[in-house]
Amino acid sequence: MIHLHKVSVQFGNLVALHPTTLDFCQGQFTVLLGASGAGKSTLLRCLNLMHTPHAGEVRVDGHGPLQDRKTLQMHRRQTGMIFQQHQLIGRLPALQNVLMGRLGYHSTLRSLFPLPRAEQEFALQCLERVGLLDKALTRVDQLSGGQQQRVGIARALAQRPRLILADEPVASLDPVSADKVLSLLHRICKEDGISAVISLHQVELARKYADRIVGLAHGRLVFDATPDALTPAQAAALYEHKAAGTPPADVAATVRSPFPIATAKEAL
Ligand SMILES: Nc1ncnc2c1ncn2[C@@H]1O[C@H](COP(=O)(O)OP(=O)(O)OP(=O)(O)O)[C@@H](O)[C@H]1O
Repeated sequence: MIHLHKVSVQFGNLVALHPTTLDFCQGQFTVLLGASGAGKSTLLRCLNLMHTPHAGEVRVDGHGPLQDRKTLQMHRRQTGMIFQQHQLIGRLPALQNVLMGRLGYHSTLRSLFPLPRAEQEFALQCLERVGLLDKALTRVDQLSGGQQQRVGIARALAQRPRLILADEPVASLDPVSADKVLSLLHRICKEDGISAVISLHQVELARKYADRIVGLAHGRLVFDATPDALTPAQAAALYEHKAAGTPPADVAATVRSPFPIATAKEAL
């Protein structure tokens, strides 16, 4: 459903993402793994052009290349974002935060006024799906971290997304809450056929929930396969080489495009 073709990102002289070609298919739950600075957020943000690639093309089925403003707007409207720090408005109730997910469907002028009852009911349904209907009128700064992230998921769902991008969504949660939040996100994506691309640092959670793991090191794709193909040694190697330079050879050797639902190749 979304295709990166030789996409690269540079910040000044730093190449954060070397030319990368990757296809993400509808309904696939993909986890990005890699050490800090490996390029996970950069890759994630290319998928809705929050980072403008230095070179290459991002193409979305049904929209074509993300070139003009209108195409990008339509793609972003159907792309839910979930962030590590939730990015909610703390003084507003959960319901108001979830309604923010609907703003892309209304003109700026219309969104200055309360949204129609049907929109409010849909936002309540989204809260119900994440188990927080009873917290609809509670300020989000009075909710726990896990509950706040569930509001973040409900807000993403309110967009009726085809794609969810989540940047370390459980990094600030304890292990039990992290598992619960990721399990919820995984279940909803599978029920609704939503594609998800999620950056994580927890290899065990990636193994448990991912259909596909994409490993990055030093801005390069170094692993692309199903979780059962990731050996403990490969997983460890992804996190062993943090200093700038060439990617670790033992990990780089594992680049592959093994399964029909996804293709991946590093563009040389
Ligand atoms: N806006 C920016 N300006 C300059 N350099 C940046 C910017 N964003 C990222 N970088 C650099 O690009 C490289 C990749 O960063 P990125 O955030 O994609 O890594 P990451 O794998 O997501 O790391 P983490 O797990 O710590 O979030 C890093 O060296 C980072 O310092």
